[in-house]
Amino acid sequence: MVVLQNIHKYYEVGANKLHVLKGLDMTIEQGELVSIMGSSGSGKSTLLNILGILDDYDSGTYLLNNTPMKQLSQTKAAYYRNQFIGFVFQSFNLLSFKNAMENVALPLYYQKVPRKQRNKIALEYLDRVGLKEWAEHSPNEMSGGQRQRVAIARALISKPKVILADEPTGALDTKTSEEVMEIFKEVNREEGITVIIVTHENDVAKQTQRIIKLKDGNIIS
Ligand SMILES: Nc1ncnc2c1ncn2[C@@H]1O[C@H](COP(=O)(O)OP(=O)(O)OP(=O)(O)O)[C@@H](O)[C@H]1O
Repeated sequence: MVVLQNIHKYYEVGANKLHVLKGLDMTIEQGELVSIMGSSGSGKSTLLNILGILDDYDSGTYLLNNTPMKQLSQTKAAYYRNQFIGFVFQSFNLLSFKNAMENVALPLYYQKVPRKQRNKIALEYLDRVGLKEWAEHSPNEMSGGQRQRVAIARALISKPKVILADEPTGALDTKTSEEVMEIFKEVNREEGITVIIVTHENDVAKQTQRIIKLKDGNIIS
């Protein structure tokens, strides 16, 4: 599903080039639940941005579902993102002026699905994460764990093959983190969605099938 071969990534910093990913190799099969760990600055966000086709890389190969993701036009990149990837962020990234159902329905709004139909589907996904009764509530009225579940429902509504989660439990207490991890495990187990979680929390990583450890732009284990 996700294959990285000899990936190099540099950032231009003034007149200098910062070598951030140094020949990274990684394969993640469809249906895996993995975590990516590493100290601050080891390149986790850089890697996640490449995996999410939000940023390009300088050399190497990234195959997503057997298709190379190098030098795509904006349109093509958006197409592959919508087709394959769901994003979940530490800060939830929900719109406070829209209720939970409308937040979940947002990807379908961009796909021009009519309002009635997209709201009906959004309710099904809210139900999937145990929040059907909260459909009419603003994210402002919800707990951190509930907000993250809304964000997961929003990621699921486009039927992604892969979910990329950047510190999804970073803003949550232990108990709420566990609830959120349960949802990830469930969608992974029941729907075969590949889940890739960047985390610095051992308790979170331990619940995944495989921990990928990054150090100085390379995988060390
Ligand atoms: N847009 C950028 N321009 C220049 N340098 C960058 C840019 N983004 C990241 N870097 C540098 O690249 C290196 C890797 O950063 P990255 O954010 O990928 O690490 P990280 O493992 O996600 O760290 P953290 O856990 O702190 O988020 C760091 O030295 C960082 O300063």
